[in-house]
Amino acid sequence: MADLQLSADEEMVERLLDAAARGDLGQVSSVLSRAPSLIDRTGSRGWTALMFGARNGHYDVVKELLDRGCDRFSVNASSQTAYDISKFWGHGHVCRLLGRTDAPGENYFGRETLDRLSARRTDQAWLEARRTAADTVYLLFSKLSPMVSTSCRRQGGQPELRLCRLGHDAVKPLLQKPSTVLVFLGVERTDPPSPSRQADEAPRDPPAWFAVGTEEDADEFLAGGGEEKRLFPRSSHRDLLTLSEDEAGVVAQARSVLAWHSRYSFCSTCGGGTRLEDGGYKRSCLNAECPSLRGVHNTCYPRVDPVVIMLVIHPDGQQCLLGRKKMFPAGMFSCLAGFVEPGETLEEAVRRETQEESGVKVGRVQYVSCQPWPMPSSLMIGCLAIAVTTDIRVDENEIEEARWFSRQQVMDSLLDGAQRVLTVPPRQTIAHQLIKHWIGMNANL
Ligand SMILES: NC(=O)c1ccc[n+]([C@@H]2O[C@H](COP(=O)([O-])OP(=O)(O)OC[C@H]3O[C@@H](n4cnc5c(N)ncnc54)[C@H](O)[C@@H]3O)[C@@H](O)[C@H]2O)c1
Ligand SMILES: [Mg+2]
Ligand SMILES: [Mg+2]
Ligand SMILES: [Mg+2]
Ligand SMILES: [Zn+2]
Repeated sequence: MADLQLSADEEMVERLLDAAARGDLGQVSSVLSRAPSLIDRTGSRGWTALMFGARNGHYDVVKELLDRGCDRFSVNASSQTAYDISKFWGHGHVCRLLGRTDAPGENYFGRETLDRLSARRTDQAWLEARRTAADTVYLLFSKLSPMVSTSCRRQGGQPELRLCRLGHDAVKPLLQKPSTVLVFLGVERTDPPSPSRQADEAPRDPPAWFAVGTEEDADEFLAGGGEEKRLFPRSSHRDLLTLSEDEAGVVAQARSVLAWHSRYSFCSTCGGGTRLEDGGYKRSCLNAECPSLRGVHNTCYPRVDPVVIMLVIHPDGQQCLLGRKKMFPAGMFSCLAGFVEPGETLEEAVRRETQEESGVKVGRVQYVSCQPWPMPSSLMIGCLAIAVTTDIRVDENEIEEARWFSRQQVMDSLLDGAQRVLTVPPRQTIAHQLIKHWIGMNANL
């Protein structure tokens, strides 16, 4: 009986994959209406219905599968997502559909959903009006942790955290405390005005967003959530990686600026007190004699720390260099990385950090993409680097082990259920995306 059931299931999967490959929307919908759990099932070489639809540019089928909640990130035996496949075959319309959460060059923490409107930061009257407007959104951070709720669950996965959006009334008492920090994040991006709008209608400002930061526990806010469970995640590194792509971008912006405020309360030129200006994007010294008040001083502005992160490719093109720090979970290897130093180009920082950490010398360096990393304010600059030597000698202060891994070993690490000699960091890290980029450069369909 069980065997019969299994083969009936398998037959349905075959029918689904075949219909997706042919672009038969009716058949895809009919199979999934009867057996929704088959949506992410795979056929030969790990291909899902989404991948077959994407391979042949079937927009309607891809849309239907996405609407029904399929996993757009799953990879086939060549470690390609449906997006990689549609990009390879030149189906731009399908790429755009799939690219919403996996666009080329876009990394987690990198999405800008707000227009920062930096010119408004000095407009006190405008800021004041936006602060009290009914549609204004406040994000609350306690000790740099955003207040989130866990009301819904991602399909078959871990709980999804969502940012709690508060109104002015809720945060008003907190805003009156002198130690609270308020940062203007921007306004929601809007579509162009519709042609039906009356010419005499005044254009309305889109909703503004602010971040409110406190060093207090702020636990009194956790009670007001009704059905949903509210919390300030304390292991922020891990928990921040479970936000949606849209919310991760705004958290990266807010958390880095708030982290700067929490660590730079005093003027670093004269040690005097400071005052917040420019919607939370500047701290000016209160000492009228301070040199920081004359000319341009980067001490007054939030900091961004550039970090190069590189996937070093073996001269044979078929292996890459990955290292592990002692603090990594067992078996995990990642790209080498390091802070850019003053007066250094990105290429030189890649060469220096690679040689310091692994002893390997690097020649050509190619930029791939970057990622804001708000722990607290790094900008990860992702590169591919071609090695000119292969002997490894690790800097044991920083790296426990570094090894050359073959393309197949790396591909297996990206596949569910494959035998693995290593694990790579999660998809939200640019390290993961660089590794996938290298695998995808040799499309093996
Ligand atoms: N998103 C990702 O995929 C990813 C992957 C790897 C590393 N990272 C991040 O990159 C950052 C840098 O990597 P690393 O630790 O290998 O760098 P690294 O190799 O330069 O070594 C770190 C050391 O550099 C010194 N340092 C120099 N400038 C610093 C600065 N501005 N801030 C802090 N320390 C500074 C400190 O002594 C620190 O211990 C880390 O904070 C890490 O969180 C992110
Ligand atoms: Mg390093
Ligand atoms: Mg280093
Ligand atoms: Mg360094
Ligand atoms: Zn000063």
